[in-house]
Amino acid sequence: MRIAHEEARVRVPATTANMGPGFDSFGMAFRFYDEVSVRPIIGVTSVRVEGVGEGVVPTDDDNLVVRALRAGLEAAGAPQAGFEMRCINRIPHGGGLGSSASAAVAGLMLARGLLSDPRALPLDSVFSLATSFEGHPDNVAPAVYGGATVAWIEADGNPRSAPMPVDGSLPVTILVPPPATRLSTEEARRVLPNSVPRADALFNTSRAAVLMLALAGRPDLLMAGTEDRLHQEYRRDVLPGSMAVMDSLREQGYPAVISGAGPTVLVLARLADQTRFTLEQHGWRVLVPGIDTQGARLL
Ligand SMILES: Nc1ncnc2c1ncn2[C@@H]1O[C@H](COP(=O)(O)OP(=O)(O)O)[C@@H](O)[C@H]1O
Ligand SMILES: N[C@@H](CCOP(=O)(O)O)C(=O)O
Repeated sequence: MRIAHEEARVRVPATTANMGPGFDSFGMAFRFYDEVSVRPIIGVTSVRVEGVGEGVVPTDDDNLVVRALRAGLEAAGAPQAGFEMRCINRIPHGGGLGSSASAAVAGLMLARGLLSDPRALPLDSVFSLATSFEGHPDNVAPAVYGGATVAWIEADGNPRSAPMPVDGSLPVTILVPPPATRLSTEEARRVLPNSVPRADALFNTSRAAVLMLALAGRPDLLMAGTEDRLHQEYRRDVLPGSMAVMDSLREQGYPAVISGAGPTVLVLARLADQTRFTLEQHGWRVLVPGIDTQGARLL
């Protein structure tokens, strides 16, 4: 296998994970993208970052996208090179919209785009490599395949995923709090207990099944289908502002959940203008991106 193209470009969607009861398994992709281009060069790797992470993320071989690209080339049996990369980043880092999963998927897709034969790195390998790289198949699956997905780990340790049917008219609103409240996924996982009461496990099992029905076209089930007892409450102390917004929205009848490990809040509904205005007055970004159905795409 060899690098056969002078340039590759990719766009990868932001994703939400959990969606309330589907902890570590449910995910969905949004029409809100990072875009990355890369050129193989003779020389030292350099990364130009525009937007989110500019001046913060590494601009050399330590960059997550470059590391994933190298892992993809290695998996396909292709030689390494130096790289000139340009990242246009929109997905907030540590925001609960799967930025690290999208970055890993971007690098692997770029490897696919540079190869003489992309079949050497099939999409399913992009999914499993990105999962081993980043650790969250619930974000990686929608980033790779688009739409809503359920992901799980097989007994042999391999990640799997399958699409979940979603009513195309389902409205989604994403509430991104001010940047000062960013929270790394690692930190948000440290506060989770190792075991949970059986009643709570049963509660989430039923709610996850209800959410599947709700997504597929039963909006009357969205409130019940977005209840959770496995992660959100345990994270309250590290997500006080987001939990308060989620609680308030739910009291008003909106099916609101914490997106991924937070602090972004996901609402499976359209907000009333006044509610939107109030959030914006408090520094929240209110996005209505729509559901991405294509997943990561080479451009
Ligand atoms: N586009 C990117 N380029 C380089 N590094 C990134 C990129 N996106 C995410 N990362 C890395 O991943 C970290 C955020 O990952 P994480 O804590 O899992 O939050 P989330 O995935 O919810 O945004 C960032 O602080 C950064 O180190
Ligand atoms: N299931 C994970 C999802 C993490 O998503 P992220 O977008 O916050 O990285 C969790 O809840 O920890």
